[in-house]
Amino acid sequence: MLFKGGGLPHESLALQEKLFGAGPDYNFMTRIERFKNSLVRVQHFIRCCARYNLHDHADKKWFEGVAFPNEVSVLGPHSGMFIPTLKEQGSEEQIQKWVPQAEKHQIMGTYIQTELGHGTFVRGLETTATYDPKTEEFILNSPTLTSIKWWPGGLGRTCNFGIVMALLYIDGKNYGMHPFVVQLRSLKTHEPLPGLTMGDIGPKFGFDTVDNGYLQFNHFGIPRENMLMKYCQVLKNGTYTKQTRNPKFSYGAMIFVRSMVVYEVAGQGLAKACTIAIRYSAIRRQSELKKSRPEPQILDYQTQQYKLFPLLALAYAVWFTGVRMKEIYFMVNNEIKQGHTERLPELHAISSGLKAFTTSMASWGIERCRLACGGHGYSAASGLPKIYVNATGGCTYEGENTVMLLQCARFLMNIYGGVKNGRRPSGSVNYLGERISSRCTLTSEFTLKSLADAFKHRAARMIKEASERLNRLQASGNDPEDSWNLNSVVLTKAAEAHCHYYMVLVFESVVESVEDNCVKDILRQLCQLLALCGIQENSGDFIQDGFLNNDQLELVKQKQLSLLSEIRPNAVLLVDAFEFHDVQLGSILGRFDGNVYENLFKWAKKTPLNKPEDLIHRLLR
Ligand SMILES: CCCCCCCCCCCCCCCCCCCCC/C=C/C(=O)SCCNC(=O)CCNC(=O)[C@H](O)C(C)(C)COP(=O)(O)OP(=O)(O)OC[C@H]1O[C@@H](n2cnc3c(N)ncnc32)[C@H](O)[C@@H]1OP(=O)(O)O
Ligand SMILES: Cc1cc2nc3c(=O)[nH]c(=O)nc-3n(C[C@H](O)[C@H](O)[C@H](O)COP(=O)(O)OP(=O)(O)OC[C@H]3O[C@@H](n4cnc5c(N)ncnc54)[C@H](O)[C@@H]3O)c2cc1C
Repeated sequence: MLFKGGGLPHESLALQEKLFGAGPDYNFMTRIERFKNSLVRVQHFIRCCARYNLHDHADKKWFEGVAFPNEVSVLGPHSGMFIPTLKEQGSEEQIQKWVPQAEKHQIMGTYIQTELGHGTFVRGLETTATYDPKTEEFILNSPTLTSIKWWPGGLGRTCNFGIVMALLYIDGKNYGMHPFVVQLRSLKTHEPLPGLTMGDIGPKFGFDTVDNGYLQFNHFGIPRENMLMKYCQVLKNGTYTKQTRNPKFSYGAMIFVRSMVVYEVAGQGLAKACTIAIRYSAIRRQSELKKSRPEPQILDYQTQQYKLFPLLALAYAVWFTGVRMKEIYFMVNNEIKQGHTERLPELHAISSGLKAFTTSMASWGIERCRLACGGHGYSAASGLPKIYVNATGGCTYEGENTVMLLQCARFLMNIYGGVKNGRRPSGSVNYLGERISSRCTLTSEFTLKSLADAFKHRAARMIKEASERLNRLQASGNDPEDSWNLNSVVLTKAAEAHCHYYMVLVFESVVESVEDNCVKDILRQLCQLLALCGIQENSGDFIQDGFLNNDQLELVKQKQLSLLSEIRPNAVLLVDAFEFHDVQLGSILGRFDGNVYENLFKWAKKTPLNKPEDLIHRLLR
C-alpha cells in the first residue's frame, strides 16, 4: 500500500456503477457527445455522493478517478477552485451562505479570471467592479474587447455561479483585483442573466468534456455583500477597509490548484502512460534478438528499457513529490490561517516551480511513452492521446510554465541575496546557506546521498551564477527590469535545477523511510536511475565548473545501463503497483489481462466509420 492510502473502497464502489464502469467509448464520440456524456456522469456522480455519503474531498477524488478517467469534468473548476476560493476568501457569513449550496451542487460555480487579452499578467486585467453607494451594488463591466473573460471551465454552458476577479473602483480610485461572487444564470431557466453575454469558446486541443467559456459584462449589478470579504471589506457608504494582510492572499486559489496539479495531473498522467507502455512492451514481440529463437518481448531490448525505465523512475519521483507538495500546502495554509504568513513566499515559489517542472516533464514523458508503443501508440485505442492532451494542459493553465519558473527564480534570487547579506535560509532553500563542497563524492557505489548532493551542488551553483549575472547586467548599465529579461533563460534553468534537486531529495527520503528491505532495494534502484539520467541529460551543468569529470561521467553511463537490466524483472510489477484499474487507464494496449490484439480487433470493428449506412459509403459506392 505504498500509494493508495484509503482509496480502494471508494474505487470499488465507483466501479460497481454501470454508468462509470462500462459507458460508451469516448474515442467514438463527437465533441458534443463527449460533453453531454460527461454531464450525465456528473449528475450520476452527484447522486452517488448523496447515496454513499461522500463528503470528504479526498474520498470524492477516488470516486472521480473512475467516473471521469483522464479528463476534467465541470466538477474540476467547481470543487477545485470555486469552493476553495469561497472558503478561503469569504467571511464566515458568506461561507455559510454559499458553501453548503455549492457542496450539495445546488449551485455550480467556476473561477473567472483570465481575459481575452491577459492571462499571465493578472495586474493587467481590465474587468471593473465599480461600487455605487446609492444602490449598494458593484457594477461589473467589460470596458474593452480584450477585457472579455475567456477560458474559465464550465462557464460556457454549465455554471450558474462564478467567482469573478475584477478591479475594484470606489469613487474613481482603483483598489486592485478582488474576488466577487456572481450569479450568471437563472436557477429556474438556466438562461444567462440580462447584462451578460456568454458562451463556449470552441474546440480545443483537449478538454472536450469541459465547456471553457467567455463572458462579457454590460454594467451588471451585484449586491455589495457579493465581494468576498474575509480580508477586505467595502462598507455600505463605500469605505474600504482591510486587515493587515499580504495583498497576494487574493491569489490563493492559484496556489492551491498549482499545489494539487503536481500529483493529480503530472503524477497520475505519467504513471498511467508508463503503465500502458510498459505492460504493452511486455506483450508485444518483434524482430529477433537471436537467430531462430522466438521473437523477444520488446521490453527486452535495451533501447526500449532506456526509453521507458527512466520515465518509470520519473513517474515514481513525481508521484512522491506531488504527495509531499500537498502536505506542504496544507501545512503552510494552516499556518497562514493562524496568522503566520512567513512561509507564503516559499509556498508560492515551490508550488509554482514544481507545477511547471513536473507538468513539463510529464508532458514530455507521456509523449515518449506513446512513441515507445510504435504504431499502436498512435491509435486512440492506446489511451495515450487522451492522457496527453489532458496532462499537457497543465503546462499552461494555472500559470504558464515559463512564467511559473520565473516566479520561482524570483524567490531564489531574493533568498540568495539575503544569504549574501547574512540571513539564514530555511525550508526548501536551506541548502543555499550551506557551504557547498566543490568536490564531487560520487563513486561507483552511487549512494542516494551522494547523488542528491550532486544535484544540490548543481542547483546552488546555478542559482549563484544567475544572481551574479543579474548583478553584472545591472552594473553594466541595464535597469533592473531589462537585466531580469536579459537573464531570464539562465533564471529559468536555475529554477529547474532547484526543482530537480527537490524531487531527487523527496525520492531519497521516501526510499530511506521504507522498512521492507526488498521494496527499499527496488525503489533505491529507481531513485538511482532517476538521478543518473538527470546527470547525464544535463551533464553540461555538472561538468561546467569541474564538479564531475569525464571518468565519473563514464561511471554514470555504466551504472545507468546496468540498472536497466536490474529493473527489468520488476518493471511490470512496478507499474502494477500504481493499481490503476482498466477503466482508469482507458487503454487497450495497457489492459491488465494483456489481451491486446483480440481487443484491438474488436474495437476497430466498432468504429463509426465502419457503419454501413454511413454517408461515406454512399459517396464511395
Ligand atoms: C492529502 C489530502 C488530500 C486532499 C484532497 C485534495 C483535494 C483536491 C481537490 C481538487 C484538486 C484539483 C486539482 C486538479 C486540477 C485539475 C483541474 C484543472 C482545471 C483547470 C483550471 C484552470 C484554472 C486557471 O487557469 S485559473 C487562472 C490562473 N491564472 C494564473 O495562474 C495567472 C498567472 N499569473 C500570476 O499568477 C501572476 O500574475 C504572476 C505571479 C505571474 C505575477 O503577478 P504580479 O502581481 O505581477 O506579481 P509580481 O509583480 O511578479 O510579484 C510581486 C510579488 O508577489 C509575489 N507573488 C506573486 N504571486 C504570488 C502568489 N500567488 N502568492 C504569494 N506571492 C505571490 C511575487 O513572488 C513577488 O514577491 P516579491 O519578489 O517578494 O516582491
Ligand atoms: C485548459 C485550460 C483551462 C483553463 N481554465 C481556466 C479557468 O478555469 N479560469 C481562468 O480564469 N483561466 C483558465 N485558463 C486560462 C489560463 O490560466 C491561462 O491561459 C494561463 O494563465 C496562461 O496565460 P496566457 O494565456 O495569457 O498566456 P500568455 O501569457 O499569453 O503566454 C504566451 C507566451 O508568452 C510568454 N510570457 C508571458 N508573460 C511572460 C513573462 N512575464 N515573462 C516571460 N514570458 C512570458 C509565456 O511564457 C508563453 O510562452 C485555462 C487555460 C487552459 C489552457
